[in-house]
Amino acid sequence: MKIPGAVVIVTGGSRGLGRAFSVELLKRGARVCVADINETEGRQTEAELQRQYGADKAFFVKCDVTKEDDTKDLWRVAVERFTTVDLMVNNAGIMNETLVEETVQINLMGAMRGSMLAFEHMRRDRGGKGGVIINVASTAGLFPVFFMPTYVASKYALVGFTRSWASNPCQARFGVNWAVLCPAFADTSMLSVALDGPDPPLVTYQENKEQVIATVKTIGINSVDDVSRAFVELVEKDDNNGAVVTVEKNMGGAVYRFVKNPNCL
Ligand SMILES: NC(=O)c1ccc[n+]([C@@H]2O[C@H](COP(=O)([O-])OP(=O)(O)OC[C@H]3O[C@@H](n4cnc5c(N)ncnc54)[C@H](O)[C@@H]3O)[C@@H](O)[C@H]2O)c1
Ligand SMILES: CCCCC[C@H](O)/C=C/C=C\C/C=C\C/C=C\CCCC(=O)O
Repeated sequence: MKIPGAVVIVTGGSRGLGRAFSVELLKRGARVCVADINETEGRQTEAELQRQYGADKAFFVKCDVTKEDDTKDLWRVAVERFTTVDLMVNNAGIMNETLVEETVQINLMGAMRGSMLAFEHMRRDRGGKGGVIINVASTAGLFPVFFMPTYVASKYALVGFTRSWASNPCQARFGVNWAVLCPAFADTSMLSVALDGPDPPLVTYQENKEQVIATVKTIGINSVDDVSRAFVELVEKDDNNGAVVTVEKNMGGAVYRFVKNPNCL
């Protein structure tokens, strides 16, 4: 899709990857609604984005993606402000293996709820203008990772959900493209919180510390810019329906796998 003039909602946009995606979209002429549960960081981000790109180009809405009412309010406010939404980026997420219910509620149900509201708004067969839904999963949504099975489950399910919608035979009639961005480790607070503490919230970390560290070293850590570049490329690609894009630092930089047929990886 063309980014200039597009209207975008980014969940989990107060910091980290979501904030970086918002900046890249604004730089290219989009208008962005940043949604996040963290109001303090959200307001700071809103002030910086408005200062840099204009007060009419970006705003923040406090939204907990696990709450249906918050998500509906987010859509109501975004449409009131910008009239329509062309791109929905379901990016909000957590990684903490001690928070099983929360992980599923945020990473999976939050993204599914955001996707369905976007789909209802965008689908052409019900009067919408079409659009794109990008769900931020992880390479942990494609391959097993022994030290974070709950996180992996939430991301596998999100990949399956997104690719299933992308493969719907009525997809052309709906006019909504579905894609998944799957970064490996990325340099944000999600990672630093896990890396910095003596006891990361991972499964059997103390027993398998060396293997965890070796895994991170082998795969490498993407910069936020690596992931943002892949994100922009995915958004700009016209035929992005069913695309699964991985970003892996030690695979020779960022690696983008665009999959045209959503039924095979
Ligand atoms: N950092 C990584 O290594 C990495 C790798 C692959 C995928 N991801 C995924 O990328 C996405 C962004 O992660 P990040 O690395 O920027 O992490 P981050 O912790 O820096 O940012 C996550 C954002 O989501 C928000 N959030 C959390 N719960 C929420 C809720 N209930 N409602 C609304 N917002 C909520 C947080 O407040 C925060 O602003 C996540 O889905 C994550 O799983 C991250
Ligand atoms: C292999 C898949 C990579 C997916 C990354 C995923 O989406 C997000 C991960 C978030 C947090 C990091 C998880 C584990 C690493 C944590 C600790 C390693 C400890 C290293 C050390 O003690 O030095």
